[in-house]
Amino acid sequence: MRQPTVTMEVGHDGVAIITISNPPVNALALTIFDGLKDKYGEAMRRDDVKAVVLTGDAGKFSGGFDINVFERVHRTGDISNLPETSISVAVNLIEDGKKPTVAALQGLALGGGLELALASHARIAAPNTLLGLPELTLGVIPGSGGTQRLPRLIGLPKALELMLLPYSFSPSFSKSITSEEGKDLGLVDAVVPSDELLKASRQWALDIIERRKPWIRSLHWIDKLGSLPEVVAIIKTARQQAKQSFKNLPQHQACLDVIEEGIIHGGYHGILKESRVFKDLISTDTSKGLVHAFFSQRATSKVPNVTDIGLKPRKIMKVAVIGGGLMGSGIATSLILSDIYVILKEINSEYLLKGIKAIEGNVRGLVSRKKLAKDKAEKALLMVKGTLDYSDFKDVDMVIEAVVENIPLKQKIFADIEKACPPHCILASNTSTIDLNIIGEKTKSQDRIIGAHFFSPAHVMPLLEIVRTEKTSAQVILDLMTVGKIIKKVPVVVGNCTGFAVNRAFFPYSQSAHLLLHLGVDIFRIDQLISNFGLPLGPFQLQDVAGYGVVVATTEIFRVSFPDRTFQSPLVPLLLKNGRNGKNNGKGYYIYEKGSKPKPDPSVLPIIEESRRTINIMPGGKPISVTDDEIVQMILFPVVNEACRVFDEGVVVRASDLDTASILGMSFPSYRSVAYHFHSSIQFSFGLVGSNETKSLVI
Ligand SMILES: C[C@H](O)CC(=O)SCCNC(=O)CCNC(=O)[C@H](O)C(C)(C)COP(=O)(O)OP(=O)(O)OC[C@H]1O[C@@H](n2cnc3c(N)ncnc32)[C@H](O)[C@@H]1OP(=O)(O)O
Repeated sequence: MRQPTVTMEVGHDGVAIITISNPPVNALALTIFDGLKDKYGEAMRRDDVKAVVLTGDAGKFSGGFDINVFERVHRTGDISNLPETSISVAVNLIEDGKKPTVAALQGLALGGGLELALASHARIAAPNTLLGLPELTLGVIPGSGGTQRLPRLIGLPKALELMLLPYSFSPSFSKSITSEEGKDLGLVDAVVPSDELLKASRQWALDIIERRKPWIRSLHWIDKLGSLPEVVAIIKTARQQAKQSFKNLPQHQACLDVIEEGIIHGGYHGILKESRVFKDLISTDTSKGLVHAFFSQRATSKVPNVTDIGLKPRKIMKVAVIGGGLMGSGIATSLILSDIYVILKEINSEYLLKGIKAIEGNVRGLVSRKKLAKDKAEKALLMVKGTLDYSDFKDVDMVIEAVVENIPLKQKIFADIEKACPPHCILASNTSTIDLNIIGEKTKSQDRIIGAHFFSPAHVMPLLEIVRTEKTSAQVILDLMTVGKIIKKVPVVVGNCTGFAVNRAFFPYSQSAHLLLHLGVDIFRIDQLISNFGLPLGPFQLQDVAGYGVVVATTEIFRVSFPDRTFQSPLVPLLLKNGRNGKNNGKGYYIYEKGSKPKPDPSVLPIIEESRRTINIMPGGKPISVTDDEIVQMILFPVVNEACRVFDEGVVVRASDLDTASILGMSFPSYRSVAYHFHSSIQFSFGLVGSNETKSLVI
């Protein structure tokens, strides 16, 4: 592995090109800061150097501060692992340096990388360079002056948007901006073709020396900040919004405090406060959880005996999707949005039309929510073709079956597609519970059979659970992982068992909720507490959304597989008997009205009472008394226990894969992923984070 280096090359024009090199994203490792100090020292001393151009190697400026250092701080608890660089590098070396620096940006300039550029006296960028300050997604705030310089360069409202709004660790979902947008905002001084980047940057640096261009120290700039009353009002509104949107997270309010400090007392004061707050935040459980989530997600792309044996992914150009229902149409939408040609198969023209309309609805919905350009939407819709038979399957590279969870039906489909498709074709099922060996039982193609388990809505949810059997070939797994990445999902490879990883681990989620309910705990209290904890839907609202028919069917599947730990709640069958089917038919635990939050439906309470009477498990016929914390623990610890079993049985390659799958598939709050402790003596993270602990504990 190449060591992080900083090099310097001085041209005849007197411009020193200082280059950061630390593949793959030029992260700012500690030695990079040492290298910068060294090279800047030399550049400032040398008489033949008039100005500096700061850039990154191999087409990237920098992905920011080295997050491995955060991880080290979390592991050791030793905050001295964090160097002070905000004053010593960004202010002293660059901004207050006696020779001007121009940042030459390309590829990406994120976090601490962008902050070095903000401290420079001008920024020249190649087209489509990704710019952003994603530190809050790691539980901290920008720590090298970003909270102070960004508002001064682009104004407070846009700076707040860039710093505070969610950023997912995929460039396609990020709240980052491109260099072109940066130019419009005043963050970037010029966008030039990549092959002219260094030339244009050197010229800009010389122009600063010759006073043809301004020598701007952005920390001292106030033109774009607005008046104090305006600033105070903007920050007040941002505080309220952040309180609602990020209720359990400390870093958003902290970031606003730091920005406010700098605007009221001056940028340098702001920087000093920024440094202190950054160090406080890094020690929080929130930061530990978010950093863990970052590395966990990246680890999923390394699957032993699949990604490390020299295989190359095959090209998947055309995919057949069988079933145009909710899942099938969502899957087809994901594929066509990434330029993969789709054949959608249904059993009659009415269903087919419905499926195609659902795809159109998905795509147009993205346009109206401004997530997709109109021309791209129209282009995508040309990529799907409907069919009622298998004649179009002769040249498909993959089939994804997405029909109802019915074993004989799936077996028949797999026997049919084995005949209709070419021999290289991957045969995938979107089943969420059924054993893939059973699905493929009637074929001779077990090596090509694989689970492609999407989460609903499939064109939105980021997780793709890839289920392999003992017979699935490594090539087929690799191909599906690659397709997953192409369609902007995070593929997590798991083993074959009832419910696979996510549904299996979360099957106790509703079980324990029903148990508590029958012990006399109020259902809306349970949902509210779980929502306060950070999951978007409490166990009962989740059942409303899934529909009670699905709940009954899946509970039965789990009962058969895990009879020793299934609670037979009579409630859902009773609700169905009363003509209720959740959100679907407008008769759930909640009342759903357009434009307002779901409201508890009092008409469900008599049915709950009847269910309680049926099984009569309240001790002494009286509701149990439990605290809020106990309720949260009694819902989630059984999930942790099941996650332990999943890990024990080798369903996941590593414990952290379960964390990623739960965060992306169930929207488990990532900031809790190392903060959820079990019992004072046994420290549990949600999916055994960072430990080899494999005990299963049953409450
Ligand atoms: C003081 C400062 O204010 C504090 C900071 O700067 S905190 C850091 C802020 N920066 C970030 O949050 C950026 C985090 N990185 C990313 O979002 C994405 O990795 C990226 C957009 C840079 C690249 O994405 P992509 O091309 O999909 O590659 P991706 O697989 O994510 O990353 C490639 C490798 O670089 C590593 N990496 C990326 N950014 C890193 C960083 N800042 N530090 C250390 N490693 C990093 C990843 O862990 C991965 O390593 P692996 O190959 O061993 O798994």
